Amino acid sequence: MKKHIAVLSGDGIGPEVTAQALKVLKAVGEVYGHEFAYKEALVGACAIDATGNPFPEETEQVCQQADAILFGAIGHPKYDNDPKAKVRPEQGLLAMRKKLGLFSNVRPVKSYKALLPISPLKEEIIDGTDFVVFRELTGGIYFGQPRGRSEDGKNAFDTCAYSTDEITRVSRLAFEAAQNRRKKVTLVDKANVLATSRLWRETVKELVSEYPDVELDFMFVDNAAMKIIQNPRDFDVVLTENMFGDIITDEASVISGSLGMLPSASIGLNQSLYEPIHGSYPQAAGKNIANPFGAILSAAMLLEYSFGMIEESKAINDAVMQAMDEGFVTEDINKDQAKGTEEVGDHVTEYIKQLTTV
Ligand SMILES: NC(=O)C1=CN([C@@H]2O[C@H](COP(=O)(O)OP(=O)(O)OC[C@H]3O[C@@H](n4cnc5c(N)ncnc54)[C@H](O)[C@@H]3O)[C@@H](O)[C@H]2O)C=CC1
Ligand SMILES: CC(C)CC(=O)C(=O)O
Ligand SMILES: [Mg+2]
Repeated sequence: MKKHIAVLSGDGIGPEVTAQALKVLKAVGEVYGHEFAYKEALVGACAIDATGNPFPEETEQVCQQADAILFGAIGHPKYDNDPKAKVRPEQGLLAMRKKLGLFSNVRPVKSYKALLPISPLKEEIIDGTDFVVFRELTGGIYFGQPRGRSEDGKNAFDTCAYSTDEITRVSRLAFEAAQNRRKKVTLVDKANVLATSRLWRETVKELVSEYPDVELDFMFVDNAAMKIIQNPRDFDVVLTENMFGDIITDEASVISGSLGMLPSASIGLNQSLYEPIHGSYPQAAGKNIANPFGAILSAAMLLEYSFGMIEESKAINDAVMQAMDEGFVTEDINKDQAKGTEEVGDHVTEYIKQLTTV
């Protein structure tokens, strides 16, 4: 049966890395005999330029009608450098997550054998790292009200708010994932200071009795930021709120080799979206230097999570590993012998295509 994929490439390097993921998906379709239909739509700065709205209604419809969504990145320096801008690309990203109910962002973090020798981190510390972060995605301080500035402009305020329902639904996904992994969940919070974090602890503690095979521990986020780099193998499933998850996963990406490496799945009530964890990296836009692995591995997650295509997803993961083994990596990974974004994407695509002949 034909599968409909909404493609929201966005801004900056978004279109370049998404193009590589699409090439790979098209090759998977050919090799495994799947019919994938793609529909593009605007989000972010490009959507503001075209319509004035960073998440236009038409884009929302395209997303709602699709079987899965592939997203690149949004953001543009003209907004980053204008604190008074009334409409911002990031509002499109947040509106998209909220309107589509994408409440759980799943971010796997792994070390790769081929990249260990060129890591800025010690090989013996990061080798064997394999954990996954469940980041709550539609609550917390990125969404809380009220927010804004005082009338005299001298005070600003944001609100961090969570309900037990919001905590419970993402926590259940984290516990279920742990049951299929090493059976350990670490709740990362700031319960020594924040009321929301204390609600997280209370709620998650109650829930764990339903998962007797899973061990639950707690860690303050400042400590976790340090331990993730010092002892990454200690982690299995990390469960955390929106902003903490955002920050610690950028940090954790160094273990994999680069921010450009990490894929993610944003799981929703009726819809799921797949996105590399990085932003629009505007300094690299149009230069053919961005790492496309995060986007390509996000396509692999799409096939597995939304379409149940386990073998196809594994083929993409194998292709990425092979590209790394053969040195087909961008300059963020190997400055001296870098390949271009396109070349890396082509290499992964060719690996998939030759699977027909096996
Ligand atoms: N999901 C999204 O669409 C996100 C959007 N943003 C937006 O992106 C824009 C730039 O934000 P930044 O803070 O600079 O974050 P960024 O993630 O775009 O880039 C930060 C740094 O990470 C590295 N990097 C990121 N992606 C890479 C890739 N594919 N290959 C190689 N290196 C890569 C580069 O060293 C870059 O300077 C802003 O407008 C921001 O609001 C930021 C984060 C997430
Ligand atoms: C606009 C930000 C919340 C995007 C971001 O940094 C992310 O989702 O990782
Ligand atoms: Mg982020």
